[in-house]
Amino acid sequence: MGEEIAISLKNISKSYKRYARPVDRLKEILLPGKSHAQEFWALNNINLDIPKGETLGIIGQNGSGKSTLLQIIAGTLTPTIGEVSVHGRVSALLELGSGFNPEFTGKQNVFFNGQILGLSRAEIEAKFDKIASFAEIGDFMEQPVKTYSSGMFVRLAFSVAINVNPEILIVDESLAVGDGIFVHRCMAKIRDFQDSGGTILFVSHDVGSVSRLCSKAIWINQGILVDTGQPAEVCKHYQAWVHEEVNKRTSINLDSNKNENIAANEEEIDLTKITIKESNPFTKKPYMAFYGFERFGTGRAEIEHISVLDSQGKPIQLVYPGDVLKIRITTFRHDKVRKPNVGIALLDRLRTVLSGWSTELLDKNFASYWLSKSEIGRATVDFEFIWPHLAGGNYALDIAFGDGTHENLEMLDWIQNAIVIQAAVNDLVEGVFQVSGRKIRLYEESLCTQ
Ligand SMILES: Nc1ncnc2c1ncn2[C@@H]1O[C@H](COP(=O)(O)OP(=O)(O)OP(=O)(O)O)[C@@H](O)[C@H]1O
Repeated sequence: MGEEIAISLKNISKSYKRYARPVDRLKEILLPGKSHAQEFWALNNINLDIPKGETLGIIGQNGSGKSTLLQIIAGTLTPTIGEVSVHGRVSALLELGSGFNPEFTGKQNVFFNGQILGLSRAEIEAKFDKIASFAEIGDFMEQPVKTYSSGMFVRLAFSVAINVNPEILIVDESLAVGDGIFVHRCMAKIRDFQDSGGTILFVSHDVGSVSRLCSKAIWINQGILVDTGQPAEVCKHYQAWVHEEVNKRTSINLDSNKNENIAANEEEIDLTKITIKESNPFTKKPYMAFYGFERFGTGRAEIEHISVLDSQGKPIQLVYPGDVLKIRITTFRHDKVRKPNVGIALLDRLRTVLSGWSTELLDKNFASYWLSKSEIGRATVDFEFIWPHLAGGNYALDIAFGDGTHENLEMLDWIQNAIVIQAAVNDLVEGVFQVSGRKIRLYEESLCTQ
C-alpha cells in the first residue's frame, strides 16, 4: 500500500492583479468592463504531494510565493489554475495573529478561531483552559487583542493553533517573535505533534531550523518550485544561490568578467550552474583545487588549499575533545582585495551551524597587515582552536574568503563542506555536546531518631 497523502497540489498557479498606479484600480471600479490591471503570477505550475506525517520545510526569499502557497493549502485563497486536495483539519499560524479580530478580546478570538477551525462551542469550552494556560498571557485574555504586544499575539495564536487537535499544522517564522522560553515550549509541542503523526508545513528563512526540524524541504523561487529533497541538500542549494545573488548585487569592478552562467532576471534556476563550479568566474580557468566541490563567489581571489593539522603541524585524521586543531587555509588573490576576511563555520551533518568565526572577528586589524606586502599573491592563514566536547561523528567545515566586513561582504570564494572532520570521544556524550566543569556534590542530612 502506498503512503497516505495529506496534501496534494496539481498544476497550481495563482495570479494576482497588479495596478501600476492607484488610479488604475479606481478606473476599473468606475468603468467596469475594461481591465487596467496587470496579471502577476505569484505561483507557477506547482505539483507536490505531501504524505501524512511529513514535516515539510519551505524556503525561499521574500516574495517568492510561500505565503500564497500556504494560504491555498489553508483554504483562505483559491488557486487561479489547478487542483488542491487536503485531507485533514488544517490549523495555520500564518503571519502574526492573522485570523484574529483586533476588536475582540483574546477569549472571544479563541472561540471565533475555534469555530472557524470547525470546533463546536462545547469543544472549545473544553479546551479553553489548556489554551489559556499555554498562552500564559494572564488577564490580557479579557482585553481586546489590539492592545497586545506582538509576543502576546503569537503566544495566543500558537496556543489556539496547536490545541485544536489539528492534523495538519502550518507554522511560519512569526514564532520567532516569542521570547526564548516560549519558542522552546512551542518547539516541544511541535515535536510532540510530529511524534503523534501530524503533518507540518514549516516556513522559515533559517536553513538551520529547516534542516533540524524537517523530513523534507522545498525551495520556491519567483513562484516556481526549483528544488525538492532532503532538507540539508535543499538548504545547501538555497544558500549557494543566496550567495550568488548577494554577490550580483554587491559586485564591483566585475563588468568585464560577468559570469554568463548567471543571467540577470533568469526565469528558472539551473541548479547545476549554481552549485558546482569547476571554473573560477573571474579567471575563467579551472579552480586551482577542490574540483567538484560546491563553491560560489566572484572568484577575484580563491581558496587554494585547506589542511587540518594538529598542534605540531602534522595532518590529523581523527580528533578528540581537547585536541588543538589548526585549519590551514591557503588563499590566492588574482585581483586587489580591499579587506581580506577569511571565515570558518563548523556544522553538524544536518548543516546546523555549531559555531563560526572569522579573521575580522578575532582581530580588527588583520586585513591591514595582511595587505602590507603585495596586492596580488598568496597568503596562508591558520585558524587554531581546541576541539570542543562534541558527540562523536562527522562534522563539516565551510570555509569562506570575502572582501569586506560581516555587514558588507563580497564573497570571493566559499566552499561548502570543504573539510569533513571525524570526531571521536573518550566517554559517552549524551546529546550534542558535553558541558564542561561537571561536578556533583552530596549534602546528606542525618535525621536523629531518639
Ligand atoms: N493580494 C496581492 N495582490 C498582488 N500581489 C500580491 C498579493 N499577495 C501577494 N502578492 C505578490 O505575490 C508574490 C508572492 O507573495 P507571497 O506573500 O506569497 O511571498 P512570500 O514568499 O510569502 O514572501 P515573504 O517571505 O516576504 O513572506 C509577491 O511578489 C507579492 O508581492
